[in-house]
Amino acid sequence: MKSRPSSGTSASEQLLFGGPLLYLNGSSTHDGAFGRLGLWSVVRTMPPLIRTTVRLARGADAAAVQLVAAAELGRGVAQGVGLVAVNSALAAVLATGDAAERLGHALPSLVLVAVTAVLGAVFSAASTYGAGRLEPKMERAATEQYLTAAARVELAALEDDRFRRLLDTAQYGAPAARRMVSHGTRVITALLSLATAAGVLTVLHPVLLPLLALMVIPRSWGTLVTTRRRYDSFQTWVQHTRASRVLSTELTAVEAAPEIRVHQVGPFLLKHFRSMSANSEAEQTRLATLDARTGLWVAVWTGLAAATTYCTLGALAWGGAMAMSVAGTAVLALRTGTASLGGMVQAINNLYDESLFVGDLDRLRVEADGWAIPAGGLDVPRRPHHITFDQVTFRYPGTDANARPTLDDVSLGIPTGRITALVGENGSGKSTLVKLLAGLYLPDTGSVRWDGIPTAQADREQLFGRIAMVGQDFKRWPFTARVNVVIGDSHAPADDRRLREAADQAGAAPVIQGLPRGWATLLALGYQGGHQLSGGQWQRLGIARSHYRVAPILIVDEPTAALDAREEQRVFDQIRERAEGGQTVILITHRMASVRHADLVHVLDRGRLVESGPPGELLDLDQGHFRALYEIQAAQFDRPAGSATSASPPPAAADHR
Ligand SMILES: Nc1ncnc2c1ncn2[C@@H]1O[C@H](COP(=O)(O)OP(=O)(O)OP(=O)(O)O)[C@@H](O)[C@H]1O
Repeated sequence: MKSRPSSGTSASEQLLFGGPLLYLNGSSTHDGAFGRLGLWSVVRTMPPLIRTTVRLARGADAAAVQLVAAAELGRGVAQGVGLVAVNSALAAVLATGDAAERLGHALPSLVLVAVTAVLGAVFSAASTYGAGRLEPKMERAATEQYLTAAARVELAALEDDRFRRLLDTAQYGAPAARRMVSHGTRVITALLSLATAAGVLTVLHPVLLPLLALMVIPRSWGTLVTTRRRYDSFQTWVQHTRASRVLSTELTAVEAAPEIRVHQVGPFLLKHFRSMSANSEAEQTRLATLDARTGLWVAVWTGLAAATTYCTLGALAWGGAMAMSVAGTAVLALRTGTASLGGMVQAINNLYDESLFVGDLDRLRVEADGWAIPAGGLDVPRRPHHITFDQVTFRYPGTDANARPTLDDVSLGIPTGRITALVGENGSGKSTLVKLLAGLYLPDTGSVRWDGIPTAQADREQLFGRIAMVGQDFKRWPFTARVNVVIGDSHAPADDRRLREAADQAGAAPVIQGLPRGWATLLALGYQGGHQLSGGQWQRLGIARSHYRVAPILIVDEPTAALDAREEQRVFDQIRERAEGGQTVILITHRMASVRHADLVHVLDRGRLVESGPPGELLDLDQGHFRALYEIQAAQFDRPAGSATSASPPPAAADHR
């Protein structure tokens, strides 16, 4: 596979992805923003971002923040006092007179130099300790802020493009907050060091400050040039790196493994991986060459600047315009001032890039307030008697306002203590209807009422507490089998008796017996002791979870899709028993034979309610939707021509005819 050595899309990417592999969510929009904006724009826009981070840090561990700030300040002061002490020690030593007498005069200053050196080390250690203590707490606080924001918003927020994008970028906020501590400390250290050196040099002689600038400029320029170049390259090449990563992820994924082997896809993917990597490596080599060249230029200019500086100092001291002691101290101050500068521009760059992600985290917090599920509301009865939909119209957030609504003027009733089945073709709105019933979405117009209380005004926590749900895509938690069931009622302490009962009712007991560690078996592949269940086994566990959760309303969406015929029958018998015990069951299923268990059937067609009634009555309707759907399935049970008996419908048909 020939790949183009340019920055464009390689032939492999063109073939595999149809072009460059760009993120939709813009999670890398901030990367390298410093290089894009330049130093001064960054310095101007940074203060609010830093304030956000400091607020986060103070919330995590205020004492540690104070410790780091005080230690850094102390270190700067110690450095400044140390330099002044060096100057007076040198002045005393280089003065005229008896050597012992000069040394005696220099002694207090020398002691001060030693004391400031020790203090500097102590402050440095204190700063390291404070930063080390702060970092994990800061990451934890930021992660908590992120997870809390994600968990407390309406479901609609998670489907809103803008909120979703913010959620994607803000996930980098927590590690960024952690890293900001060390970048921030490095910047403060460097700035204080530079300020101390500049202050001391200004006091010593007016010519010294320009000399410091002369030595500092080449290195700063070098770092800026390298950073900007790396940013430009990153923007172009990150997509290629991403494309290679997709290939390596796919090559090692468990789900892809059977097909990779049987269809022998491995060599094909490897060939393209190699081709994409070659492009990437060529770019890295180009960058390394340019960086080396810039480094050389910086070294030459820094060398010339240093030579000019030291020659000037020498000339001033030689000509008597500057005392030898001042020249000596100046050399030290210049070295101190320039030493930490190398990393400072880079640290500001990193600090800025990270602060943008922390800024996103803060924006997420504010946005989540707007999307939050309201706390409190009207009390929801413990055992509601009637749930009604009254002229409900609903469109999913972000869908075209002119398109047909997902639910269109739906009015229906759901009696309690009965089985109500929702029937309709794919996409007719059945799952959406139960999500509105459960208060996961609110109607655009009309109302869903529980004993007269609209879900929009109900206390949603109470509402959720009245529902047990087994969705089509119920959550398969990567936890133990036991937790996968008791998580149905995670507020209460786990109860073994209830667990066993729920498992028996759902037919999950034999599944558990077959697991290597029984209830303690981890249901996640890729981990030691992890075990994979079949679709039907998972479904039994999902049903057990809904039984474990004691709730007056049970919503089951295709509960038997992955179950064998015998198990399906058992599950419906259980559901029937539950309804007879007073539980309200809302059943969504495509298996018409299963609908005979229902007391009431609502038929949806493209978001509209088209029929309602007991299954027997609906089957008697000529040209009815329900009857048509039923007959399509019944026809599949027809025996082939020439068999002993004529066409026989599924059991439910026999019941109603
Ligand atoms: N989260 C969503 N955002 C936008 N549109 C959605 C969303 N979920 C479902 N839809 C759309 O709403 C319509 C109804 O979907 P719904 O899942 O309620 O149908 P259903 O009757 O349960 O279908 P199925 O029998 O296939 O499960 C479909 O056109 C679907 O594409």
